Amino acid sequence: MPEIEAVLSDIAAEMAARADRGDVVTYIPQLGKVDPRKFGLTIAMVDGRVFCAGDADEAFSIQSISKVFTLTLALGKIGDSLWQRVGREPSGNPFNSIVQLEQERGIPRNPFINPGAIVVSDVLLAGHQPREAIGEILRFVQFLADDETVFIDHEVAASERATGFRNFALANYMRSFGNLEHAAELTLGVYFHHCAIAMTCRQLALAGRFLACDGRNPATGHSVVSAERARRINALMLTCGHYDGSGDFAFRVGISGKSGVGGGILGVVPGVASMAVWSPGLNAAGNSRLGSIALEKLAKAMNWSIFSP
Ligand SMILES: NC(=O)CC[C@H](N)C(=O)O
Repeated sequence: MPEIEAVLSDIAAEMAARADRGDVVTYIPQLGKVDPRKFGLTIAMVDGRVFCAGDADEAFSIQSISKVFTLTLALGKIGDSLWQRVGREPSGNPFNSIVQLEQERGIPRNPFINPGAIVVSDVLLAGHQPREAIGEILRFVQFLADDETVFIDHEVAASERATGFRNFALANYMRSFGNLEHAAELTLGVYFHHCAIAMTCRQLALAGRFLACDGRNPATGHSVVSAERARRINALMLTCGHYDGSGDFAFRVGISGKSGVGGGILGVVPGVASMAVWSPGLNAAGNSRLGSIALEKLAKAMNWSIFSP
């Protein structure tokens, strides 16, 4: 097995030198201001060792990666009844697509595309004011990362609300099928704010540890979710975590992963490590271009694909 430090620094040096960095997202105007030259990578091994490279301690907008954490909370709140309102199949469509919602009667394909995550936000809102639900999500992520400096970037949330016409359309459309309990404005208030959580690669990799450790936080030994639930969340990340790029990510990288349009990816290799990578430029499917390439190189060098013995 090669030395992980050497692999990490080789990858970071190669990524820093690359010109083909993809395009930073502009439909959320605040995210369009991020410097595309940024690159960070953190690996949190299940034995407690943590390795970082590049801009691993700079906070970025985790966007859809937050959907892993809200799904975890919603399953804790209502258990498997969640699956009556959200499916578990890859969509084969972009994250903000509306076409399947008409054919499938307002039930989104999975909890990681926008409509699925909006339903999850609606579940977390039940019995709360939006502010309370947002606070609960933030505290959960801080708890997982064991770091109270994780914060919500309110400028990003406001920027997304101001231009979130598609998400309003998705929410209202699902409400017409009876699959949204609250007004779109309220549910999306929760959704926009959890997407606007800002974290560093280090914090994100640490927050994902429970998924690599049968649902336990290896630092404290405390159980976050059952081993079965951790396995299932990993399965959904593998099959749906990169939208219509999920098949290609599984093919090339071979680990569970969840991406966000801020350019981050959370990766999980059960029993081995959780990891976070950040490079703001995206590929055509809306996933970090260099982030995917970096994880492909890392998984190959370390023989971490979950499909090899
Ligand atoms: N893929 C993403 O990260 C999308 C999340 C973003 N907040 C949106 O709703 O469009």
